[in-house]
Amino acid sequence: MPKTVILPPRGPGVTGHLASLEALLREWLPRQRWFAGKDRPVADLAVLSATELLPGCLHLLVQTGHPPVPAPGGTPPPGDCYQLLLGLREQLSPRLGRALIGRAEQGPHAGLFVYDALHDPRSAALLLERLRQPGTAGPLVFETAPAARIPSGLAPRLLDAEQSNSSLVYGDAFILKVFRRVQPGVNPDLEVTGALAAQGCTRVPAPVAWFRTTGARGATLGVLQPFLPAASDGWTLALRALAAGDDFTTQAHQLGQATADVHLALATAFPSGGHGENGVTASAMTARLEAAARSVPALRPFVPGLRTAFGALAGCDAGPPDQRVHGDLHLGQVLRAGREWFVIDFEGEPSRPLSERCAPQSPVRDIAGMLRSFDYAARQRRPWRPEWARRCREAFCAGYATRAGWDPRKKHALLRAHETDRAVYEVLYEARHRPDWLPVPMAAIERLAVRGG
Ligand SMILES: Nc1ncnc2c1ncn2[C@@H]1O[C@H](COP(=O)(O)OP(=O)(O)O)[C@@H](O)[C@H]1O
Ligand SMILES: O=P(O)(O)O[C@H]1O[C@H](CO)[C@@H](O[C@H]2O[C@H](CO)[C@@H](O)[C@H](O)[C@H]2O)[C@H](O)[C@H]1O
Repeated sequence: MPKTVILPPRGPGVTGHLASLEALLREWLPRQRWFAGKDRPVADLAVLSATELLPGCLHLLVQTGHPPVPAPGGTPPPGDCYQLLLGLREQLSPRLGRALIGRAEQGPHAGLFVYDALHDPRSAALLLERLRQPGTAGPLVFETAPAARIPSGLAPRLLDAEQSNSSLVYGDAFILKVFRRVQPGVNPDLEVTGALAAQGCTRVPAPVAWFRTTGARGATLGVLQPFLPAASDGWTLALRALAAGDDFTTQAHQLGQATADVHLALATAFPSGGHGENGVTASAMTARLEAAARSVPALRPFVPGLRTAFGALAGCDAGPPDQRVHGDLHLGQVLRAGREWFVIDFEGEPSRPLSERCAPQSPVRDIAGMLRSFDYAARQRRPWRPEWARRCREAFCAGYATRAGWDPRKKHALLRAHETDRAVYEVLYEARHRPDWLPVPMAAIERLAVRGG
């Protein structure tokens, strides 16, 4: 694999030979929760850039390479670029034990413990300091919003959440999302939150500071936002309600309203207009279904039944106009503080290409995502609570209708197609990341394929 090492000016020999680090990372990276290439073994890993943020703390961008697919003339699937913050120490205290990556064997790091420095309060504090003082460090650029006020000395803690990225909370005042898989261009989580803040939309925490790589298509590396300290995410609240046997329809109704508010703000912030061609959307959904069935054999018997949902979409009237959407809306992406819902994480479905995630789409896509999430929650209890999910789904749609001016329940074919497409995505997601959870979306697949809804 061609190797472009962009090294900033630095002290003698500190980041010299990276081969020993590459060998350690090749083993460690695929085991991380946020590693996106779980379906492809890592054959190769190369450091693209290494920036010394302070002695013993390296910021790395690494590129993975994969073996060719085992087919005649098979080409390697594309690799990905990941962001890492590495600590290098002679001694590792027990509290950093779970952050250990390994021990470097050669080069200037020989004998040093190498660890994920996001777990290290010293490195985490340094990142915030860099964000407080905009400027560059080698290939990295740190920037702040015009009115940003970020105090110094806020105590950091790494969030212990099931995440696609890694997040640091500072003094319960700010949260910094450090993107793990990075792509050229502005990350939608910065682009969208910034545009919504400019619209005056209060349902989304506004970006306060961020960092990126230099260059015209610099990749966003991290975003700092206000932390909502007293908030609980929708998934936790839904499971709590289920465990207590409580009704969740009031919350679901308000969540429907909040979703519509965000959709209206998105439509204003990103004017796109026009309706997507249902036939084109249906073809894309069918192609995704076929690709997913190639990867997950359990899906195959249901393919003909599921196709009927996409066929029905192709033949139905246009729904609401396409617009910028959230793209991966579920109960874990909404936070409730007091009586208000907030929406976070506008990255879209992480496995989709960036261009696709930023393209205008039907708002029904997000509605379907949340409806699926009520089903996921209800299936966490035994016996399964379909009535609970059904009531939440009704309440969510009713709440959405009060704000949006149209009722998702009256768009049956559109909703069924998007729910099917979302369930197919979830099957692929669970097969790759959490095989134990596969029965949850598979139950929906069966329902949608056999009973049609
Ligand atoms: N502004 C915020 N205030 C409070 N908690 C937050 C905030 N933003 C994110 N979180 C918490 O961090 C978790 C991960 O954030 P998220 O943006 O979904 O990361 P990822 O893209 O890595 O999945 C969320 O589930 C939520 O609990
Ligand atoms: O990491 P993200 O939050 O961006 O989203 C990915 O992971 C989610 C799981 O953490 C996954 O969501 C699925 O599981 C949820 C319960 O854990 C459930 O509420 C969602 O409805 C279901 O889709 C999401 O699909 C994936 O993109």
